[in-house]
Amino acid sequence: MKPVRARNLPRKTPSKSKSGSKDPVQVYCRLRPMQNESDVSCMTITSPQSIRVSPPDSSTNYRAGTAKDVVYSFKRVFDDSVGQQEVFQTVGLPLVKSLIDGKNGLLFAYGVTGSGKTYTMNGEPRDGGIMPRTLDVIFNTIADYQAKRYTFKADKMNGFEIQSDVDALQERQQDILRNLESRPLRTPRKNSDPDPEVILQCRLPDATKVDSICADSSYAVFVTYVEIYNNSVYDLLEDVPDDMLRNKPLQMKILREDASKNMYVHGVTEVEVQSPEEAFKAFYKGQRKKRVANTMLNSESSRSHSIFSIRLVQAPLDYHGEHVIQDKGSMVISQLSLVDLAGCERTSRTKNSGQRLREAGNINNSLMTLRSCLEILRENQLNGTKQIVPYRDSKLTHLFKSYLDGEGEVRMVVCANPRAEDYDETLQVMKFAEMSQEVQIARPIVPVRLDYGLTPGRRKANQVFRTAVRQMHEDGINANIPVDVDLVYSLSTDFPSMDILDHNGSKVIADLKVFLEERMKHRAMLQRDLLAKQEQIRALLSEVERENVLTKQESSTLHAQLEHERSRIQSLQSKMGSLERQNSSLQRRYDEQEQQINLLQQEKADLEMALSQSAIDRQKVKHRYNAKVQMETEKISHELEKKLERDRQVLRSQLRERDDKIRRVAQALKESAPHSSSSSANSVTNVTSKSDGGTTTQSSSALLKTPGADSRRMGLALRNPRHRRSRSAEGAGRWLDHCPAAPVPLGTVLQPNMKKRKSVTKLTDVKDITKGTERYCLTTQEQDTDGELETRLYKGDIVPTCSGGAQVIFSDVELLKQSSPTGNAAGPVTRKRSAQMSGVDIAERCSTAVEGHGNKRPHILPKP
Ligand SMILES: Nc1ncnc2c1ncn2[C@@H]1O[C@H](COP(=O)(O)OP(=O)(O)OP(=O)(O)O)[C@@H](O)[C@H]1O
Repeated sequence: MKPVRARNLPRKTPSKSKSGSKDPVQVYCRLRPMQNESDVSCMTITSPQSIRVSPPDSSTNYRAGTAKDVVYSFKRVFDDSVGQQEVFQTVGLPLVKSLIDGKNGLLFAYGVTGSGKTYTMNGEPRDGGIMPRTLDVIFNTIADYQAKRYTFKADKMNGFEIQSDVDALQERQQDILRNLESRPLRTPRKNSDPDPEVILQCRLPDATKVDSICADSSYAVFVTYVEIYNNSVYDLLEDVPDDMLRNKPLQMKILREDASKNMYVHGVTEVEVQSPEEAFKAFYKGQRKKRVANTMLNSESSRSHSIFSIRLVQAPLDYHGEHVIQDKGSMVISQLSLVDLAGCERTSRTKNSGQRLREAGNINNSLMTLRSCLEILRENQLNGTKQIVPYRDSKLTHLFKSYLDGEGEVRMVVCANPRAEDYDETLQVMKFAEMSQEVQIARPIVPVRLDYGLTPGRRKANQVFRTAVRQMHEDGINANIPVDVDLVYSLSTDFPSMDILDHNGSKVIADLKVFLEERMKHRAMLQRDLLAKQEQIRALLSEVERENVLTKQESSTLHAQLEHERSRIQSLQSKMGSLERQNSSLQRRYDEQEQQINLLQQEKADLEMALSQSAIDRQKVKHRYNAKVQMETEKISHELEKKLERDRQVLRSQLRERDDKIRRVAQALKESAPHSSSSSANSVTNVTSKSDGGTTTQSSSALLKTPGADSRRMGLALRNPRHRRSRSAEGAGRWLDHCPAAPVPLGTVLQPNMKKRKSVTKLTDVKDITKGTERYCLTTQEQDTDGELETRLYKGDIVPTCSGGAQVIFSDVELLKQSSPTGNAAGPVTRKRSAQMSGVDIAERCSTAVEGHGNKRPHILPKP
């Protein structure tokens, strides 16, 4: 598809200022720092605008005797301490502002070789000069308003065309394909050349931004980089294969004049850049081809004039605020050329020869031409003469003819090395620079932007609208909303072509008439629409006003409610305060009580511990006591048994003696008195018969009488009423008789005497011992070592305890026991009285009783 060519429109094309207002070339002077401490300076800054140059002894003037101090004045003089940022803000930034406003500008650095021109223009990676900062500011400013790549396309005639979106897209795709298919042609890098990637990584961008941007236009930036070497123009951005560049130098370019009488390099490569980095890459690509040489005065001396041009193309957006209006006439193109001139040098100092000498000659020639052009221009302007300005004598002046002779803002930075050795050249430079300030250049034309009757701010409105539609899409709302902005944003379509083709222009007039009638109708329609919209807005406003009144009423009601609520909150807060105080005092009391409880609990725990300790002690004492009692009991019983055994022995021997005596007495009686023997025999017989009959007779009762004088005399104790009851069981109080379930009947005279008693076989109920009983008797029956039945009565006092129980303190052990008068030899236990037992045996056996009395020591009662 062919690019859209703009039709001729009834518009003001940029032309020379009618008023003829001009501005002088603005010249700034910058001193570079001295290299060596031993260097002598020949320059002194006398004010921010003036500098004094004093001739050193070595200078030609001094030798010629014409030496005198000369003071030069400039727009501003920068001393060697002024940094790149300040130089840019003063010199470069106004040119960038003009560029964005659509005005042309030219800045060139001029000075002796090694005076800091390249440093001022390009700077260093971390401290950029005017050129990188210019690019930074441009892109900072147009960042949000950049046109898509290939929207504008250079037409090779120093102009631009606007491509349709489709064409631009197609070119972008082709571009991508080209990049994929072939490796970009790389220009070989010299060892001394810095790596652009490294420089880009370490560079510090300038953050300055210009405000005067038109938000409803799209912008595109194009750069060209050319050098003028030996009075020939070369395109430094031309794509040349590596090997070709080594064998064959760059092609020379010719200068041409476009339709607007602007000079341009024909066929120059103009690169569209969309970021400062892209622009730097292009610059460094060209920089590698730039002719630089090591000379006596500068290790990297520029052997050519280099011109880095930035063209800014801007065009308004359509009524939707989205696409560039496809009208070439609406474009505004502005250009800023940054020129790093080669340094002027005296061959006597540089000691150049051969190629370097030829280069130097060409450099000096072109600079001389620049000087003479400006001088003649100045003279023409001052004296009104019309001398021909020799622009064509040098490519440099020829290229800038459109600035010097046309319009634009021209500025110059004169770089100077203040050391005495440079004095002679510096003086020439200063003279020229000061003279240049008197050259007047036509003020740059303010570009006329076509009035399409479009609403300002439409790009923003469109962006907001699109964002809203996108958001609605995301929210699932059908966002097919037509954008009816025609009536709002546009008066009508473009004007018809006004090229007058016939002699009276009737066709044009007729077309224009139709167009204007249409436009008037359109305007009338717009006015009607406007009125309708005004009505709508009025109605809307009255509605809003009504709502406003209602809202105010509501607001006052809410205010009253709010006040009421506030007072309620205050009273509640005061109540809450008093409650909190009460609460805190209660809390204090509670804490105190809790402390007391803790103390009491502690005391209780101590007491309980003491109690349990004493219980343990009591238990121990009891155990010890019981063990001692047991031991004593065993000891005593052992002793008693031993004694009993001895007594038995004694008794047996006594019995034997007595039996012998009786036998002898009986024998004697038998022999001496048969009556007495028969009565005596009767008496024995009676006893026997009585025993057999089980009844007690009168005669036998005599034998069983209470021991009296007879029985004592005879040593018999058959029945002693004093021994019928155990005296130890006597006493006041009620007894608790704890006896076995089925006791063996004692059948003895020795029975415990318990008048009041309560008998139990098992102690299961504690009340048995705690209620109504004062004394306790435990009866046990077991066999002794001889197999005899042995009845033991353990007696004690019941003592109530503090815990509501009772304890028994044993105080008496009574042992009731029968033993056979014949001893163990008589056979197994025989508790039955033998019928054949004689009265003497009975008396002997019953005379022995064992009793246990107080002090827990049982003892044997002596035979009465
Ligand atoms: N203001 C400055 N501050 C620090 N260094 C500077 C300054 N001006 C120049 N220099 C240094 O001086 C040296 C020469 O500067 P530069 O190459 O810019 O000179 P030039 O005028 O471009 O020379 P030529 O005409 O030979 O190309 C460089 O190393 C540069 O870094």
